[in-house]
Amino acid sequence: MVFDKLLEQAGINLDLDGKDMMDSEMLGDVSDLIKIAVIGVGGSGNNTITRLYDLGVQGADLIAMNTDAQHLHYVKAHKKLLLGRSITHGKGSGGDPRVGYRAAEASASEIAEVVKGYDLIFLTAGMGNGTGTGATPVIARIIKETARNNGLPQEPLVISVVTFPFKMEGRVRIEKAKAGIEMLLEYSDTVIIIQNDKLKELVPKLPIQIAFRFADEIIARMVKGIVETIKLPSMVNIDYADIYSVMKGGGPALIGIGESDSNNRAVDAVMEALNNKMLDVEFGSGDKALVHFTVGPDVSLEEITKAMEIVYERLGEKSEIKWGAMIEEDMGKTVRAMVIMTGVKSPQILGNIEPNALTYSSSSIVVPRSKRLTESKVDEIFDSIDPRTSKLKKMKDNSRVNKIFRDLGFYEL
Ligand SMILES: Nc1nc2c(ncn2[C@@H]2O[C@H](COP(=O)(O)OP(=O)(O)OP(=O)(O)O)[C@@H](O)[C@H]2O)c(=O)[nH]1
Repeated sequence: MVFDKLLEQAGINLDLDGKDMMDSEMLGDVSDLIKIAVIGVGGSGNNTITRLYDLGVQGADLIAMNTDAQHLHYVKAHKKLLLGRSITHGKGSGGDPRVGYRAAEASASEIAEVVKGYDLIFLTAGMGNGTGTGATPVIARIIKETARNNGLPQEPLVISVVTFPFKMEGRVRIEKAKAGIEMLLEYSDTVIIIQNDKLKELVPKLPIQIAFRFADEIIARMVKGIVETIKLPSMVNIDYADIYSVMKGGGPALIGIGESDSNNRAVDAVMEALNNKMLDVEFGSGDKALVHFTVGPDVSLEEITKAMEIVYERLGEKSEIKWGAMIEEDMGKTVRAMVIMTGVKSPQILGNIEPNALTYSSSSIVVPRSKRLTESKVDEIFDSIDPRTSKLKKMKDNSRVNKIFRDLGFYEL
């Protein structure tokens, strides 16, 4: 199946002569109570920010952070922050997550200043290289610490949305990505992982560079959809409390997407999302899900509620499901459904808690460490790779992230 609308909206045409078809929109001035930011970290994260900027997301500040000054210069964002100026001199991390980590640590006070006061922060990055992998977990931790230091009654929700490298990018990148995700799980409430290889299964024949753009589009559309369904009057609103209850302590999460313009389009789109290879996990009684529909103006609420009945049937009565729908003029007759499944089962995450209820998430809530990791700990975590010697030490089989990945059905190398 091909995601015609999503590809079209991304300006991707499989004849590969496509160019961006979306015009920039002026960002609306939304002054609601809930403050939302999207922070893109590293080259890939920055590209997603530019895409969001071009799409125009109403109700969120778009922030780019990078160790690479040149790349940062070209990003379109409301705020930009060069990480670790004194360490990398704006020249990037050289593919070393330890440098990314230290660069973010060196910029901790500037990061704290930028992230202050938000209620919901999306962090987005490509895992597998230096900056996104190393710096994003530090930024997540600083967000939590800043809120705590400022005595906020409720800490901000941190949702990380990251890509996992293509197999063809090689084992070194994959090990780096795993280490980054392991660290991110410590400090984020939910880590939504998009496997690049699954994108290729979704839309075969995508060359790698185009697949990156497709990933950017999926992340940008997902974030835009969620933000605007919270911030703007929508067909069916999702409020912050809904997002909070699904995403707080959600752990590793996966996303499935589906599109349809058939006679039974809403049901078909959601079925496709649920059956999506990107969301290839067993559904059980303890799952939580966020379902988001983007629809054209002629789609009725009845169509969507019928589709939601299917979701409830599939995910079971005990699942906690929140959903929303918003109209986008240029969707035409197409309905797009995105299902984000949090609380994906992992024995390691569950620990000793009964695996039958939503309760486990509260114990897996990431309590940010108040202390920085020691230099040697950072080395230990990211030591699987040393770009200077290209030495690779595979992560231990029983590491938390390896267990999670087995549960999620990620490929083994
Ligand atoms: N979605 C998306 N992913 C990308 C893009 N470019 C690279 N990637 C993926 O993201 C991973 C990290 O790449 P980058 O974001 O370029 O690296 P970085 O975090 O800036 O790190 P350094 O360049 O080493 O400082 C790669 O291994 C790819 O899997 C892109 O434009 N979009």
